[in-house]
Amino acid sequence: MLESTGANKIASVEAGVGAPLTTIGLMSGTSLDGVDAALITTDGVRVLHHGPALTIPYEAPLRARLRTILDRAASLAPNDAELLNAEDALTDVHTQAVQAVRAQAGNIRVDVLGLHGQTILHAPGRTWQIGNASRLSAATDLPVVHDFRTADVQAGGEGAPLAPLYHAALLHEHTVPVAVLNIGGVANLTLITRAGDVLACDTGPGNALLDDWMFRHTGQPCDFDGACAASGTVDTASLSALMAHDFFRKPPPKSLDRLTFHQALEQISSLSVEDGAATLTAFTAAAIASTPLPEQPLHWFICGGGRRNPTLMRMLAEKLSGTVQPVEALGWNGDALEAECFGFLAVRSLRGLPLSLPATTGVPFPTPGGRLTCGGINPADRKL
Ligand SMILES: Nc1ncnc2c1ncn2[C@@H]1O[C@H](COP(=O)(O)OP(=O)(O)OP(=O)(O)O)[C@@H](O)[C@H]1O
Ligand SMILES: CC(=O)N[C@H]1[C@@H]2OC[C@@H](O2)[C@@H](O)[C@@H]1O[C@H](C)C(=O)O
Repeated sequence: MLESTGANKIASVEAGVGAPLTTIGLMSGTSLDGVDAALITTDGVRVLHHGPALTIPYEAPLRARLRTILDRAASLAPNDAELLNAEDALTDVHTQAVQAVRAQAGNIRVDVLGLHGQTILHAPGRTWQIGNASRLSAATDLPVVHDFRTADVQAGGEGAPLAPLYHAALLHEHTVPVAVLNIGGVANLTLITRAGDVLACDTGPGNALLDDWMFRHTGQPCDFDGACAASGTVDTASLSALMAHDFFRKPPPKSLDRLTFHQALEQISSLSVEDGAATLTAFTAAAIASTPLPEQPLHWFICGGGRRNPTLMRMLAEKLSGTVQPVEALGWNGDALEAECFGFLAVRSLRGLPLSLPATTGVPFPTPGGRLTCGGINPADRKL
């Protein structure tokens, strides 16, 4: 069960931390679909302005290179030539994304970038995101905050999820208990309790397993609009076997690697493509609904690509108590939220504010994080 203590609150102690900064956050998620970029203005506590947001999809060859690296990450040396070449190509997509957002924003002044990078490995005690902050800083002439997860891991936390403090900042006036559920490659949730504590964890698979299943059987990158799953039947025996995974016996906070459930595809290999899609969709929903929470949210707001899958949304609405709606019901952009989050966390990092709390990552105390790279820029000139 997630615990609730004073260390898990954020809002009241941080008011008036400094002048607002304009930041572009950059996120390349576990779905390996591309780089999301979003501009916001924030003081690291509240968001004062949401600017343009966009995605630059990976070209198929880069996606394939990243997938190979991800599959080999546990045995890769940090100076592996293929890894470094792919990292440069990945960084250049980030540069394009920054340039495109700046152009859409009318080339207003940007103070800092928040570079999450592409996670290629996430295991207890070790988290690895690639993306070259110096190269990005030099190409954009902007300071870059990056390496957001290491400090948390070094302090004994899971290193993920990090979006909860951003969700909490956006929800500060909302009726509680309320949850934000991100269904990306992996799924993670944030709960704000009646007492205002911020609790979080990864819940299990998001879309990544279903994407892999569809690609393997149909060559399509995902189950578009949940159509394949809608025409299949959930295999309850397979679903029970999938839910027997050790991850579901661990109490939150807890986090996942994209490959944690990779055996699932073999476990359901005898099913038809439709029944397999239905079963994997039900797996994502069941994993979310079985997460032990101290309070049941009155409202669930869904972000990430999973909210575009009506079959998954229907299964969630059947399993969860409380309303289930896309975050657009709050006026948020559910495709940009994670990118915005890493802009927000970049500003928090510059100000020494925590990025994680005991009940969001299991870290023993509220923990700041991130590193600043200026690629030749004198930070004193930037008045950060
Ligand atoms: N129309 C759609 N129908 C069904 N699924 C969709 C649709 N659009 C997007 N998706 C799913 O959303 C996924 C992308 O989600 P998202 O961009 O949130 O992932 P991510 O940011 O890479 O993940 P993470 O949050 O794990 O880092 C796609 O891979 C696909 O499975
Ligand atoms: C290690 C890593 O990159 N984790 C991602 C992944 O994608 C979703 C889920 O697993 C979450 O834990 C996290 O991303 C979001 C942005 C987070 O840190 O909140």
